[in-house]
This record gives sequence, C-alpha cells and structure tokens, in this order.
Amino acid sequence: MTVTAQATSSSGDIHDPTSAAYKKARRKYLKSTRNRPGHVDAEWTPFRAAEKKYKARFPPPDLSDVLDIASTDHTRAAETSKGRWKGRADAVDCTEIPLRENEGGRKAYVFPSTPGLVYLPSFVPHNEQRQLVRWALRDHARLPNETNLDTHYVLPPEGLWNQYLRVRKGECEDAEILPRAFLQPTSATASDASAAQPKAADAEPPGPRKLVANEAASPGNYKSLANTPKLPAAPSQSVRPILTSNLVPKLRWANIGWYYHWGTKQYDFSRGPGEIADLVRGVCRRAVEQIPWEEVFGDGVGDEMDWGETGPDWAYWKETYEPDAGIVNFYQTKDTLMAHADRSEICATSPLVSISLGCAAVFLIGGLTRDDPPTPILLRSGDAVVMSGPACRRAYHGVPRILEGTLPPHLEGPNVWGSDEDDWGVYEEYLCGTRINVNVRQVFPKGFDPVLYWTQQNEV
Ligand SMILES: O=C(O)CCC(=O)C(=O)O
Ligand SMILES: [Fe+2]
Repeated sequence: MTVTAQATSSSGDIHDPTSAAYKKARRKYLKSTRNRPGHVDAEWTPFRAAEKKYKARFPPPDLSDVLDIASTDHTRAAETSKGRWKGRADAVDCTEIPLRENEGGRKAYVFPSTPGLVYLPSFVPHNEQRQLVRWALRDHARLPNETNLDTHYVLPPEGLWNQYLRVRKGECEDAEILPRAFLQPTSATASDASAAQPKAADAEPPGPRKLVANEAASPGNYKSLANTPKLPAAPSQSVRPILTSNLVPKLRWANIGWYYHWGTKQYDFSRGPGEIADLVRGVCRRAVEQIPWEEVFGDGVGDEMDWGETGPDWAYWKETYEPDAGIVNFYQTKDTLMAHADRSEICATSPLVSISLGCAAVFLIGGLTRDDPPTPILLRSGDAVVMSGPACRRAYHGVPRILEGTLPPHLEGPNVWGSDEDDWGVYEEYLCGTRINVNVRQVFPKGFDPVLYWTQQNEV
C-alpha cells in the first residue's frame, strides 16, 4: 500500500500579514510584551542577542545577514524557492576553497572569524539524504540506541518509528505507549527496598534538551571522568499513556556510539563503545578526506592556540579521523537548541561533522565565550558543517530557529532513484515539520587507548 503525505497546515505563511499564522503570532507578541520592562536587552551577551533575534516569532526575523550560499546557486533553485525564508550569499566574511576529488563541483567555505570552521553546502547527495533520514528514524532511533523517550516510556521493541509506519499502513492500531513509571516503583520506593542501591538520578521530562555546564574533558581528567558514578535516570512520574502517533513528534535525540550520560554530561565509558553505522561513518570520513586542510590551517593559522598533547595534527586527519560518538537531533519547527559548547569529548580539536536533513535552520557559531558575536549560517538539507581545531571545536553554537516550509523538493514525493519502498509519504509528512541533524564526534585523540586507561585506573 502506498502512503502519501497529508496536506500540511493551512494556517498560512508567517510572512503574509493577511494569514492566520501572522495574526496569531502578532497577538501572542502583543500579549507577551505588554508588561515587559524596557532595556531588558542591555545585559545580553552578543550570542544571546543573536539568539533572541532569530527566535523572535513576531515580526518574523529578517535573514538578510544570514549566510545562505544556496541562494545564488542555480542548481539549488528548486530548494531555495520553497517558502519565504532566504539569507544572502554575501552576508558573512568567508572564503571559498575547492574540495579534493570533487566531481560534483561542490565547494567549501572557511571563516576568518572562526579558524577550523568549514561549511560544505549541499555536501550530501539527494539519494544519500533519503538514506540518512530512513536510517535515523527506522534503523537508529531504537534499541540498543538510547533516545530521549526511553527513560520515560516503554517503547515497542521494533522501535517507535517502525510501529508508527505500521499504524500508518493500517497494519495495526494506533496503540497507547505506557509510561515506564507505571511498571517500575518510584526511585524512593526502590531505594527504600534496597538501601545499598544508588538512588536513580532525576531525568529531564521529555522535551527540549536542557544544557548544563560541565567540566571540559581532556586526557588529564579522563580517569576522574570515567570514575564519576553515572546513575540511571528516573522515569518521570507525570507522563501519561500516549498514542504512538502522538509520541513520534516528541522524539528529540538518539545516541550514536559511546553512550552519553545526560545527568553528568559525561560519556559513560563503562558501557563500552556503541556502534557507528557504515553509512554515517562513510559520509563523515568523506567530508574530512575531501577538505583540503592546508587551506584551513596552512600558513600557521591557529598554531598559537592550544592543540593539546598532539600539537597541530590536522595534516594527518585524513588517516587518523575516526568517528566514535554523536547524536541524532530531531527538531520540530518550534524547537531550538540554545548556545552551548561540546566539550565532553577527550579530544578537543578533532573534526566534529554535522549533517542537516529536512527543514532548514539558522545555525549560530561564535567563539570560546558567549561574548564573541556569532556567525549566522542558513543550513539546508544536505549541508555539512565541520567544527575543528582549538578555536572552533569547542566554540559556542546553537540553533535558534527551524525554518518552516523549507523541505526541499528532493525529499518530497516518490523516489526517482527507484530504490525506496512505498512508504516515503510517511517520512515526507514527518519531515515537513522537522529538521534532523546527525552530529558526529571523535571522543579520543589518536593514540589514546581508553581500554588501557580503564584497566590502569581499576588496577589499584
Ligand atoms: O543541530 C545542529 O546543527 C547542531 C546540534 C548540536 O550542536 C549538538 O548536537 O551538539
Ligand atoms: Fe553542539
């Protein structure tokens, strides 16, 4: 049976003053600003000010200072003509560099303000974007990989998305998914029953990711990080049974590779390395292999910065880069990811590869503090961002806006390459209001043997 996408919201375009969407946003804006004191923005850091600007629901933000390389690329006209959100190809100071072995004529861009940041517009071919979407929802967001929903719900063994596909094909009922708290005693009861058992840590309720500052990881503090107790999160007592179809939009993240412990914002190395799918490893390695690193860090760019024990090793990344951890982020159009720096990885300089799929977004990347004004980049489906080196890998960044109505035509409709099954309509409907980000890291620097470290620290 072929499943087709349902019509999307008819409430209209936020840019059109006659639309219901515009009027609703205006009403909300007037209500929320009625009692707001003046000059509240005086204390904002430049990063916070930029976040506020792009998050604003009313009036919708002007994106003319957001880098949008696709806006002048005629091969992407079909994508950029979708919706009214547009940036400018000349909005930001950046330099074009050629990619190695680049048959498609694609380019990369580097930024004098952030050495080590490489932007690769349209890096992932259309058919591979579809494969990655299927991988993220169908193959990856299920056990043994953790998602934000696992702590709170008893998810179907086949995975939430696979069950949802069967619902949409009419093969099963839209069943209720039960809260985990219904089946498990509360953490208080559990610890009463066995005083020796550590009490489970309180988990975040399902919702946007909460960002808490953590100690930056390094080879020097690996032992103490690895020894920090990583208590399991307690299921929320307040979540109610929910239909499969209503739980799907609440999926926010799925872990990749080494297990990340959200309570401590540290990796839980005791669980061993999780798997990295060949598809994901392949795209990330291709990005790192195709970047001409001498154009990024040559002429001593960033040499004066702290590269850690390995020194500036970018010339070897083609061989030494090995992704081993990461996260798939699922954003609905109202979701944001606030400014943060990813510093739980032991290696502070090795490339982080970030792939955008589905709806477009405004991505902000600044410097090592929130006081550095961030560069705004409009990321579209298939774009890759690489964050590397000491000035960029741990730079503050965030996603203040997902841009509705920007799903590119190549993710709509049946597959022209012929390899897809007939259920793409369900994916398409989900993607109409979703951005997926595959964010892949290398936790350990080349030559660092975690097993050896782990053994040594437990020998005493
Ligand atoms: O969605 C993105 O582009 C960035 C995600 C991110 O920064 C993260 O997962 O740490
Ligand atoms: Fe991040």
